[in-house]
Amino acid sequence: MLVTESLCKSYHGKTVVKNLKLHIAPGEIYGFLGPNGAGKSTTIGMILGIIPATAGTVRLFGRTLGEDPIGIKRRIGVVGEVQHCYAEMTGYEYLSFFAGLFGVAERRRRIWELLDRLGLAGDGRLPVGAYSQGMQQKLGIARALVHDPEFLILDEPVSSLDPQGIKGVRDLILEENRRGKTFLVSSHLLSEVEKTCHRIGIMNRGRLLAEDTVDDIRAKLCSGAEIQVELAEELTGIAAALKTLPFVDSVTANGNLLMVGTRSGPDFRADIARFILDRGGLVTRIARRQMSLEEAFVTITENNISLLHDGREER
Ligand SMILES: Nc1ncnc2c1ncn2[C@@H]1O[C@H](COP(=O)(O)OP(=O)(O)OP(=O)(O)O)[C@@H](O)[C@H]1O
Repeated sequence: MLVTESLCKSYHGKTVVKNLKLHIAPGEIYGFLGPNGAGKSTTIGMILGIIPATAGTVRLFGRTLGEDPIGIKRRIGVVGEVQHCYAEMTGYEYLSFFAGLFGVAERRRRIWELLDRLGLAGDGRLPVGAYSQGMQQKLGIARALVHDPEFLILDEPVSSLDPQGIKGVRDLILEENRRGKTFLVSSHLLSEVEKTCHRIGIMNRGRLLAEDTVDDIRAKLCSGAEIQVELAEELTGIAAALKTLPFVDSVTANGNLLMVGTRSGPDFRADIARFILDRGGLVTRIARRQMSLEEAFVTITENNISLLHDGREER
């Protein structure tokens, strides 16, 4: 769907995107993450041909924009960081304008359906100038979808939305993905990314430092998980016994509470509970704690750790 090779961008001698290699397969929801100034919007600008690349190539559907600009643009939908809405048009007229450009069939039905799905049906006859920022962002998403594109590129699509709006856009992304659409979504909202994205790429200072599923990134950063066990009562010798298990790295005991560090692999909660039960203990609560995406993101970007190359990038 999208392939970039050795993509670079420099401004006045300063490189802000360095040798970027992205590969997004059809049907994926790809989360594009990075701290402020990492180079995400610049990359998206280069993918869309809005920002000229200093070096490298971008291929969408196997072709460069230069080879087939109109064909490619018909097959993608874009929501930019800033919405450029025409204040005097109504929401309906705004979408109708873009639907007209793309020759959308059954334009009226399609537009009202999208307005409805984004919770804007009651506002379709209002001028866009009277829309709040969040409403304008939703309208931008409707515009990106109006011609039913195969690939959607969304730069911070929910930054102005309230919790209901965020959930609505999440459901929309998941539903459109089930219908076969591919997504590249740049976002700082890591809880949303964790709920929607199949794979993520983490950029920092212009370089891609990690690219994988959230689970695999977690596993690469921190092998294993921490399992917290609460026993009905203290069980003498259990910490030392647990340490003999091949998948246990560490055990700390504090009265009836145990903290068991396990190696990477499957969820070992059932094995641990059975082991304790066999030794006469009663487990009243057992919970597995994994590194959150936020913790992984902060660890990677603050320390500039590369999970793609060997170790740490230059600081
Ligand atoms: N037109 C420009 N001229 C000079 N430098 C620029 C220009 N546009 C972007 N930059 C620089 O490129 C770097 C990457 O910016 P970019 O907007 O791509 O980051 P981002 O990851 O999208 O950040 P954010 O999360 O804040 O939107 C920043 O250091 C920025 O200052």
